[in-house]
Amino acid sequence: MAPRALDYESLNENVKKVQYAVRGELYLRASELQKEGKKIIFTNVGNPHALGQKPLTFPRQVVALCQAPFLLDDPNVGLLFPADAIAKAKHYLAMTTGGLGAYSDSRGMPGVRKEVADFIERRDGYPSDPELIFLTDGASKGVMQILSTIIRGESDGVLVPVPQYPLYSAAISLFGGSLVPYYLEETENWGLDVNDLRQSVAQARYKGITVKAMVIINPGNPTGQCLSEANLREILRFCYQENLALLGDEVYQQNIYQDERPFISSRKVLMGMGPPISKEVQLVSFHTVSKGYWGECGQRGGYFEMTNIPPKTVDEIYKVASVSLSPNVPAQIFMGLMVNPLKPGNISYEQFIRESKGIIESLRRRARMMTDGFNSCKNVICNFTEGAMYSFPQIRLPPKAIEAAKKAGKVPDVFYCLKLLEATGISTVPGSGFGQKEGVFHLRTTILPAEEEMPEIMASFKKFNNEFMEQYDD
Ligand SMILES: Cc1ncc(COP(=O)(O)O)c(CN[C@@H]2CONC2=O)c1O
Repeated sequence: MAPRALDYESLNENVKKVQYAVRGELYLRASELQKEGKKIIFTNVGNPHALGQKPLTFPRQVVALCQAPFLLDDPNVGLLFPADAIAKAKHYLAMTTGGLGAYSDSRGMPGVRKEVADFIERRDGYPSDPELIFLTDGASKGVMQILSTIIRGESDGVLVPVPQYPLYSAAISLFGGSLVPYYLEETENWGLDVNDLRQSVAQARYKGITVKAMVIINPGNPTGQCLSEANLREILRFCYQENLALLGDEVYQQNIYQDERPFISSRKVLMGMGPPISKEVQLVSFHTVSKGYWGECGQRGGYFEMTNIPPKTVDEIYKVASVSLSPNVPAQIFMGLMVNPLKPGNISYEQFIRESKGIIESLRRRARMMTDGFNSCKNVICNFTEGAMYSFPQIRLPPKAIEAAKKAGKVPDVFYCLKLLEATGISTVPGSGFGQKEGVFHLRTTILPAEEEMPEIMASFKKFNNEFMEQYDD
């Protein structure tokens, strides 16, 4: 009998090419062990609330009222909800076309898109047009929509950093394009060299690939580096010279753990460069409510902002967005609250600042604890997590360990991470899931485990690693 539509052999080959290690072999094995009763510390995914982080109170109060507007008519509502939450709930309900159960415009509610534009203008000091801002179900959906718009076939290439967050490699595979790698330099604190970029583009073009766009992730995932203004100017000049669109993934812009390199948006740098570059380089910037001190991953709220994109292209993107009818409406309210936060004098302001500062300061301490913990271990070196929410230590595996991995049919860092998981319950993602230089191995963990548990986790890692190195050292 001929294979049926959804039999494996008759599936879209691009679907089969997709790899997404963040929820890959290690995660599946960890889930099995958890079912068998083993205590697992899921540090594989940047999912703060799953690791115990409490949601910010105010946004939840507002969205609760928006989800149950009948509460607003209850005479006792003021006993349970602060006046500014009640006011904000009415503010966002008025933006909807019939409450949270109604579809919104396919680009998102105009009122929230205006709040995003105002946020961008306050942050960067340059005007932003709400018509060029689309709200999406998490930044993931925005990234996929833009990549699917750019990629026509396998001769279209996208420059992606290595190590990279595998949403990019997965999406490029799914849409049948070509990933053109550019390597970040670990010894330069994961810096990038424009000469390497130029070389990568030249090699791709030599193979007949039309390199159309470049992805930057700033702050980096899994690498955690923050790009300086000078880096961004260099990258934008490079995109101008090589006629590349820039996709600026800035979902970790609130997650900054050092003072030397504060976050600066690609758009601010682009606007500051003046014409012709500021008028020519096409930029799409992405943001989300999943990260920062919000960590509202499950709400699925995000946006992308387009700069220097022709109106006809914007119309095409709108047309495709309309196929999915509406972005998640509750998440749009979370996005509005994130970009238009409480102000001094608001009743809930002090609590909001206390909660959000507390989260960021704790993440900063955990970033330092984790980096120092890894660097205290044998054959482990780790750059400091300047931003984002991951630690990406290099594990110098002895030849005998690499030999043992080969015998077990495993990639070396998968072998190491599986041993780590079995011994300690710490669930990580092997560096091979993000891409790395040949013969160099890493693992990625988040800096999200509770601060009070961090010393024990790092001690447990150190004990395992010492025993592992003892076993396999020459
Ligand atoms: C760089 C980057 N861009 C986009 C996203 C997607 O975010 P949304 O939730 O808005 O779709 C993530 C999520 N980070 C994944 C999820 O957790 N761990 C990770 O590496 C990310 O790390």
